[in-house]
Amino acid sequence: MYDIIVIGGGAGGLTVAAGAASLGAKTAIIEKRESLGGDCLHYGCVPSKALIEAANEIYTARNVAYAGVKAEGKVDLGKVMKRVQESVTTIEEHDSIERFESLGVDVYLGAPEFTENRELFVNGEVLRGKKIVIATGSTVNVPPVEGLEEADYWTNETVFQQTELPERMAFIGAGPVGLEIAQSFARLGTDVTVFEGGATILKKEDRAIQKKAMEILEREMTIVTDARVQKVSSGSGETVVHYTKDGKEETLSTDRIFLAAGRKPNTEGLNLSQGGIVTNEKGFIDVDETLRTENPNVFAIGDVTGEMPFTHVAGEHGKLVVQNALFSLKRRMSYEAMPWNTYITPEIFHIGRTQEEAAEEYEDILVYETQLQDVDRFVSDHASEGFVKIITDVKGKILGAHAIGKGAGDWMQPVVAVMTEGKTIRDLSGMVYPYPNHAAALESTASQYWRQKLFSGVVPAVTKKVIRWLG
Ligand SMILES: Cc1cc2nc3c(=O)[nH]c(=O)nc-3n(C[C@H](O)[C@H](O)[C@H](O)COP(=O)(O)OP(=O)(O)OC[C@H]3O[C@@H](n4cnc5c(N)ncnc54)[C@H](O)[C@@H]3O)c2cc1C
Ligand SMILES: NC(=O)c1ccc[n+]([C@@H]2O[C@H](COP(=O)([O-])OP(=O)(O)OC[C@H]3O[C@@H](n4cnc5c(N)ncnc54)[C@H](O)[C@@H]3O)[C@@H](O)[C@H]2O)c1
Repeated sequence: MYDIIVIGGGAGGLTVAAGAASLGAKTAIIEKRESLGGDCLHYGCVPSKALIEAANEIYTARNVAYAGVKAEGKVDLGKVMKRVQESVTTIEEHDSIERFESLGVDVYLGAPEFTENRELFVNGEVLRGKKIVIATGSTVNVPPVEGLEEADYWTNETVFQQTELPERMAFIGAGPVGLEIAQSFARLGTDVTVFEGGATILKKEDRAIQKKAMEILEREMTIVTDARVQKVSSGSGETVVHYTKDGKEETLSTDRIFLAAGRKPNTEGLNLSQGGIVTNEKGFIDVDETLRTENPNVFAIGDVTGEMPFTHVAGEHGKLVVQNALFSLKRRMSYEAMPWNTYITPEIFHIGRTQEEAAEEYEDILVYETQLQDVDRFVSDHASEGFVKIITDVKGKILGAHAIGKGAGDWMQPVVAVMTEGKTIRDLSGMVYPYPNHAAALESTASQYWRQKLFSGVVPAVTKKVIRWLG
């Protein structure tokens, strides 16, 4: 009998396995692929960020003509993807089967099914666990679009092995997956069109961020919103996308479709009902705040729960579940200070509520903003497009913070620290920012709170009197 069995060796599952084994628990992990690491390592975060960096290098090289330097030529996609795979291979060592076995974890390669509450059947063997954790992640959602199956489309699972750069590409979906990869291909030299069924791109972002991102991205590609792709027809070497826009049917010819229409949970074959586990209407596993499923001995973490599908969230889920599962605790997951970044160029940072969500939830909110064109370092970089927005309640508690700008995913990190510590916007302005760093955009935004307090109301009236009296 294992103390804990983990199903799925990705970001969440590996956190649980490593944590449990290091605490001395008898631990097993079951992974259906031939290697550990999950989607983030093999088909998600790592290769996509490597592709973005390569595409940005090429784009930058092509845009330095002002200095008399010219870069020309057609991109060799095979060589770009080789570089992408090098990043994966280097990071993969950290997630190797050997490393996990050396930590004391029993690794099984196979796809298990529940046979009872705390019992799994895998590769002809029965495994029993006092606690079981489902961390099987998610996969690309294939929407019911006529003709899609025959269209030989690419997804995040196939794109990083490609060698031929398409002249034209059509992306279905303008979420983070679609836009990060679409911009990369646009920067490699492909003529890109993105179709989004909803009214805006990046549906979870603050409205002003969506608007700015749209304005920037449209310079490099065509984005058609309110455009639901209904049908795809293939033949004579090209693919035709049929979509509806303003009630009218339109078509676009392309060389390759990239599908980024959301995610669906990996639950197939697990026989969840046999384990007493319940899913919601979209098929994601229902969990309570302690990440327990309907069966209190079975936990679910990461993408398979449908809660904020990010690697760091799966990791935080994993850390919580090690405690709750091994020590029968009831610690709750909090998403209050959970950030995420979208790695388009320039990057987007998001934490907490959007302005629209804050306004709905609170009677009075305060909004502080800085345009990057007012921050010296962005001006000297010639990268001054973007802004920072911090939303607080009347006492300065940060309800949400958002930024779009060069490197925003890194220099906005102090906001995460402040929110995690339960501090306020005052604490953001109370630290020293070495001149001229990019984070000065935050200092400038946070200091508006003080300026508002100091230069309006009773404070200036009192200080005026004190200065006169002293003088
Ligand atoms: C293109 C792309 C880019 C992304 N970029 C980012 C990013 O920059 N930052 C970020 O935070 N997030 C990013 N994400 C999201 C991130 O990849 C996921 O949130 C993260 O991988 C979820 O971790 P997980 O452990 O839940 O699932 P996974 O990491 O996918 O792991 C699940 C594992 O379970 C295995 N499995 C599935 N079914 C079974 C079964 N029946 N039996 C046994 N094993 C099974 C799978 O093979 C896999 O190894 C990106 C996603 C995509 C698609
Ligand atoms: N930087 C990051 O952290 C990062 C990067 C990539 C992905 N991710 C994670 O992966 C998750 C999934 O991202 P995603 O982009 O696949 O999903 P998403 O749900 O964010 O976006 C999919 C989009 O496809 C559109 N769509 C669906 N069917 C359509 C159709 N027939 N025609 C036109 N549009 C259609 C939807 O309206 C939606 O806006 C994200 O929520 C994010 O958590 C994170």
